Amino acid sequence: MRAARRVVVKIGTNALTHATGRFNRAHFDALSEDLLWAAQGRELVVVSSGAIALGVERLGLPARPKDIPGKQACAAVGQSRLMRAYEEAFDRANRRVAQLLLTHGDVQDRRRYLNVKHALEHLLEAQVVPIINENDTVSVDELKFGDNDTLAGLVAGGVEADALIILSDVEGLFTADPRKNPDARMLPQVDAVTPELLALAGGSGSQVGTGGMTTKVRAAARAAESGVRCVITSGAVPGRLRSVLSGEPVGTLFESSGSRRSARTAWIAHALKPKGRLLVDAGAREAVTAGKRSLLPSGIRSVEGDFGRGDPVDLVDAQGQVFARGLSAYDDGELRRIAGLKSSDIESVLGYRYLDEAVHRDDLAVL
Ligand SMILES: Nc1ncnc2c1ncn2[C@@H]1O[C@H](COP(=O)(O)OP(=O)(O)O)[C@@H](O)[C@H]1O
Ligand SMILES: N[C@@H](CCC(=O)OP(=O)(O)O)C(=O)O
Repeated sequence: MRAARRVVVKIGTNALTHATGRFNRAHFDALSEDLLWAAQGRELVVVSSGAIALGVERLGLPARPKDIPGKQACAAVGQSRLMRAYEEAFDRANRRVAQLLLTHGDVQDRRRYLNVKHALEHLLEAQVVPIINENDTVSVDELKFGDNDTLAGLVAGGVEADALIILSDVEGLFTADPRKNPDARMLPQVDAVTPELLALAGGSGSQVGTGGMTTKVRAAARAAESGVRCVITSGAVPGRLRSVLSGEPVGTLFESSGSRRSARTAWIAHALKPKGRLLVDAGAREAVTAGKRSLLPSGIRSVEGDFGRGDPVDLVDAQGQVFARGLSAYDDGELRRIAGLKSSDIESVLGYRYLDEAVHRDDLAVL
């Protein structure tokens, strides 16, 4: 961690607010000091939550609204307050910040994804600290990341960061939710994210948080898979960020799992929401995973969903496990007609043939 030069820090609502949801100015000031320290000699990207909570407070509402327009309105009010706080804190140290508000649609489309990535690269080169949040005011269900842990994981993979640090109100990942179980122990390191580990991570125990530990562990796993080391620690305790970046053993560390995925493969694996599922036989699974080959129509048993050419689809094995994601070379109707057939039969069945493969190797990410 001491060697990390490009760092993404995700700040959860809980790290910015009192338990009541009110903005915690003292926490924020301490946290901004840590961020400014981290930004010296490093490229820093901040993914910050807090817009809805700050909007709730500014509008004098008794609680966080449950309905979407209510949340959208709070986010619109709170986001400018949030940015003002960052702007003022960084200004004092003569550092510049920039606001980026993203929706899932911005990363689902490869061209827009690259646009975002290029803008981020440019800002970092100009030594500006990008402060990113989901554009809650215009995001509705299918365009939503849903939580900033997921967004931060995608950003970290996208900018090929060295480290992702997730700051919450707990010291790390515990064996159970420490709010509910006083005997829970913190895990200092996670080498593999197994279903058992995911089962330890519960939802948000607070009134203001969104994803809880589940989304943090998933984001950490994705980041680790993309070659980014990740630490989950507390943003409520001053100095934790400095400790992590000084190489001290605080929080829960998720080791990166070896090689960095290519940027395109990481995008296919993590940035895309699948529009359909291809159920494949054991031979096809073997060819795609161990054989590192394309998926041919002959290995497809059935097709689910409504998707077009080039849309993301999940590859599912006979046990129902999703083991890969890729871009389909055919739409769902075409694939239904050629499923189980040899590639040499595609043309006689469809009357044309784009590719021999249903999902080409270059468009595949094994999960
Ligand atoms: N196994 C666990 N270890 C640690 N925290 C957990 C665990 N399971 C659930 N949690 C809850 O997750 C919360 C942090 O997530 P969340 O409320 O979404 O915060 P943030 O605003 O930082 O994203 C903790 O306050 C805790 O109550
Ligand atoms: N985008 C929302 C926060 C969403 C979110 O993931 O919140 P949190 O779990 O507190 O990180 C906001 O700014 O209020």
